[in-house]
Amino acid sequence: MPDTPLDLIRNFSIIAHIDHGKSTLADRLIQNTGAVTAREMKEQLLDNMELERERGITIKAQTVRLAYQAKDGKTYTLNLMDTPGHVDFAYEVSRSLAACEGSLLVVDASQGVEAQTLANVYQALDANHEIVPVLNKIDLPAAEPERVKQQIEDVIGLDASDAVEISAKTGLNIEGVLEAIVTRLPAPKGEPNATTKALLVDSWYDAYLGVVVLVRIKDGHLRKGQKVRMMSTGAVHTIEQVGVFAPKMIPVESLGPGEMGYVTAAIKTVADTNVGDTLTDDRNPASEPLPGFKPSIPVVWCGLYPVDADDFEKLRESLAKLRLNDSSFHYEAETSAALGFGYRCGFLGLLHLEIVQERLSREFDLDLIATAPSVVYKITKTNGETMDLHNPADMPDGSIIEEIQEPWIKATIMVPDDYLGAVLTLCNERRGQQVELTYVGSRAMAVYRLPLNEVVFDFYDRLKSVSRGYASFDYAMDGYEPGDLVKISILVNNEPVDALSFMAHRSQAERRGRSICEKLKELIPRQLFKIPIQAAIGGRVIARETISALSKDVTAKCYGGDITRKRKLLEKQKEGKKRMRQFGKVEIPQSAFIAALKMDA
Ligand SMILES: Nc1nc2c(ncn2[C@@H]2O[C@H](COP(=O)(O)OP(=O)(O)OP(=O)(O)O)[C@@H](O)[C@H]2O)c(=O)[nH]1
Repeated sequence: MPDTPLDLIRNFSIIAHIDHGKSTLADRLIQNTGAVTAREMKEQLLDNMELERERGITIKAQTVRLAYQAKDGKTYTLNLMDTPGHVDFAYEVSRSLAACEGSLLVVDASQGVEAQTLANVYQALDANHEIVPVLNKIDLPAAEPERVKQQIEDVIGLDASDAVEISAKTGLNIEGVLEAIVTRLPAPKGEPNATTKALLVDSWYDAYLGVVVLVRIKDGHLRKGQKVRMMSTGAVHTIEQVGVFAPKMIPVESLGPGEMGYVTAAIKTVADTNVGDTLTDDRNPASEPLPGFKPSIPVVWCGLYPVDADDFEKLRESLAKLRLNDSSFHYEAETSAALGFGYRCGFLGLLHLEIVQERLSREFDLDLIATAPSVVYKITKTNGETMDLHNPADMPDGSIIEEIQEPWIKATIMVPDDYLGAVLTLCNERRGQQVELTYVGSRAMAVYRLPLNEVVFDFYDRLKSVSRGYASFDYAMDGYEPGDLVKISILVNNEPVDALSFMAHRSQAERRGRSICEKLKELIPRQLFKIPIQAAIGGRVIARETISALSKDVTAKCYGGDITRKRKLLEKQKEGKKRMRQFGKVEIPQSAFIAALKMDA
């Protein structure tokens, strides 16, 4: 099979703020090029995980190959790379962008530029992309294409005079988008006769094919039967199948320069494939790999424990299965005095954490207790040793700590003027440092540096509530800095409950400690004895509440003889017990953990 000529290939991605219509446009492009008939068309084809569809967010990068007959009479091969829109997946965005030459920038014409639009555009510019602005939702009465064009020019500095105006929903001017892809985005470059270099963009586990590797060929070819070498590890595999996504997987004989497709090669686990790696020919290897990617590093950690200790094995298996398809998810076994056997898990951010937790409970039917999310602190001890602290329970004694550093982020928040005051107050409460405050029309754009620790608990929720849902938020990691940080332990009936311990800045310690004690007081049922609840830094108690004693005979309610009712009641109580955890003499309901850990201090 001859290679597709380079000048007839366009590799592009769609970047957009969440909900601006990226998936709807992708579906239209697929439909209009006939890759899928309308009847076959499952809504939002690219978001193929059930959860993604339900939550309306895109997680894994996917690609689809389209054939488009352009007005110039030629038939082009268009490779559309889907990219996740959320900031937690910035890393997946960057590797997807590296596989393309151009981007469609989709902006909702009734909303305008949002925080994520900016973050994504900067990434696309970093990847040297040609960018075509597309104004979507012009069918809406509230659409203001002229205003939004001006905004794109003012805020992003892109020429938006010939932005393509469309409605992805009604299908208006999808042709205009296809023509813009062909005429305004550059063709890929590559050498068919050079030694093979292919970029490993993504990999996942397929029940029938095993590990499937998504590649973008830069130079040379990948063919069935070829021995390929992964340049980062030196591992050699024989290619079993090469193919394209159209959008179903279709085997082809070979993939040439500029093309995107997949290979399978009897690779055992996704962990053997490093995203960003270069595949080369084993007999005629390239001397230099393609410029690599930064590895994805988990920034938020929490402990996950089965509510029912018997589920531990199931949790282990479920995590292993999750990891098969999500190499940015990390986990290691840990034990907690209070919660028993579980795992410490690392995530790219809060949304990633939420998605994993939800998948575990939904797909694997697991009831879990999650400890408070923690960022990774860097600790220098007095003897000069350094350590990364993932779990507040592992914090060394204060007397041997020289310095603790915490991660900071640079956040961009866009919000209508009316809510700016409340947003600034929130940022200041969270130890934020203002970097910039500018206006984009009637919207303010505030750039703040914030400690990540202040964001992981409930920052999004608070931001949404103080701005009535109008603020948009994005962030990037911004280095480590020393801080006056302390570990706060929670003691219930004088027993430390390690799962509830957390790190905080000293200035916030008392307020947070008090808030969690107050919450626990509400949440832990009264028992036959008095229960002190305390928050402490080292041996010093900084907050205290007491649950008063109660004498209560639950069966007393069932007067006299009705033994069946009595038994029913006792059984019901036993049921309830399963959801309780024993701490010394005290039983804490699981709901108390969940609520306490969701603290809004
Ligand atoms: N009126 C109107 N609604 C649209 C248009 N395009 C998309 N929508 C709607 O906007 C919402 C968001 O569209 P999606 O395509 O899911 O947005 P997205 O950018 O892919 O969102 P994520 O996948 O979450 O990043 C959906 O309810 C669409 O039906 C349009 O042109 N006009």
